[in-house]
Amino acid sequence: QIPLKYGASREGKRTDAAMQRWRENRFGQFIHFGLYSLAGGHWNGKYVEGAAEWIKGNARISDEDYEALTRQFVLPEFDAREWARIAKEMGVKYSVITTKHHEGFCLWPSEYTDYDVSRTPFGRDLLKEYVDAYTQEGIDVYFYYSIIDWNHPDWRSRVETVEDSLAFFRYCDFMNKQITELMTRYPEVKGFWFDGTWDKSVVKFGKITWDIEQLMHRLNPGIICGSRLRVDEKGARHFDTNGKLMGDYEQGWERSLPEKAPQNDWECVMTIPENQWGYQADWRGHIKSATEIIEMLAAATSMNGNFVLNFGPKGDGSLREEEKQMARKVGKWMQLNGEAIYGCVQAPLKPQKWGYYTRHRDNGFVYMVVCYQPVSGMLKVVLPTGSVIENCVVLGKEGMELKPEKSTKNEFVIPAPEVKDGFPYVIRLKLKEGD
Ligand SMILES: C[C@@H]1N[C@@H](C#Cc2ccccc2)[C@H](O)[C@@H]1O
Repeated sequence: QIPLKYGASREGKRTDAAMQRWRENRFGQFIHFGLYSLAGGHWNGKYVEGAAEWIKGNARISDEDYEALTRQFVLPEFDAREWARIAKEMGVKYSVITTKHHEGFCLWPSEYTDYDVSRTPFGRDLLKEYVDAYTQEGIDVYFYYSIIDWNHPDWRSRVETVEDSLAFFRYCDFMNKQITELMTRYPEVKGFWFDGTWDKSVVKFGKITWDIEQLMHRLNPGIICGSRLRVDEKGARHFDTNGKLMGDYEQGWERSLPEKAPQNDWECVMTIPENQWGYQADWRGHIKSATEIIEMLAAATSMNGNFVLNFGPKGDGSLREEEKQMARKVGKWMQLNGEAIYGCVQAPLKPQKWGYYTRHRDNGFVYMVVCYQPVSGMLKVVLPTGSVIENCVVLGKEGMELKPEKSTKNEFVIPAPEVKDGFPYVIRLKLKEGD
């Protein structure tokens, strides 16, 4: 262990109610919305390769031409209540919105910059409408905030000269003011999702991330913040130089899931196409189905993790059809099977090939989320010695008990129900522990 001043500010999982609520939520929504949404991944009528929210660099757009997008920020179809209704329909319990992405444009009227909604034809406090609408639907709100700010004159991706460091520390002051502004104007915010901490300037001056963490805790001790914000004084990110997680949960699982359950709380954020967060009018490549998303959500829950699905609303403020379809299909599944996700954790059973076990924290049930129908027609379950299956039903068909058969030592097989709709199904087990 080497002495660190700006490493992990605490150790082990948080045990307070706010963090417990984050865990029980399990399923969240990401919203990527900004000036890039107007471009929709196209510039001068041409498709632009790369992530749509990075179009400024990908299409080599000048500051002046990009800033002109503010004049097109009209949002005739924007209705935060419709976004919130669809999020509710999908069954998410929390939502993370890009208050400011790398482009630097702010979705709220900030006192510290003109590069925000108040200087657009839309003119309204979009963030307030989002916070109110989602809170109204009972969905917790979280703020994404990019440390990188391509618009701000004092942002520096690297600090090499005295002038750089003076500018960079002016920028840090601006950032601290904006974070304070976000926490005081919108006290409903449950946590921050920081991004853009990979540039050399932040890695060189990790203390600025310690300062942000301290600032947030002063303003709201229960605030939740992942590991991506943090860099220690040696330049270590997410985990400090002594290997200790910085922040409240592992926030590195971007478009990926762990192979096995991490020791810490963790969250995966996922796109529907391969790598588009902001609105891309022309989705290309593999577009994940609702079935694939449900499997990822079950996999995350089975490993004590949260799963956040990204939506990139269109430049007119409406949601795209594919995402509304996704919300409907996933929401229908969650209506029937949500008890296998919300408030669930890893089950103490040997993983099997047919899918994922989860265990509900309170009701004692174990759930089998079946994603791979066995050719044998039999679902294998290995129980701790002496345990038996007291009750076994398919969610939605609780009246028709399934009859597990003991097949060998500690091993039972359950006749697999027929798959009708192309979605995973969930079997609920009541286990009776061995004496
Ligand atoms: C949550 C996701 N993180 C952002 C990124 C990135 C990125 C892209 C390439 C190299 C390093 C980092 C994406 O734009 C999106 O906001």
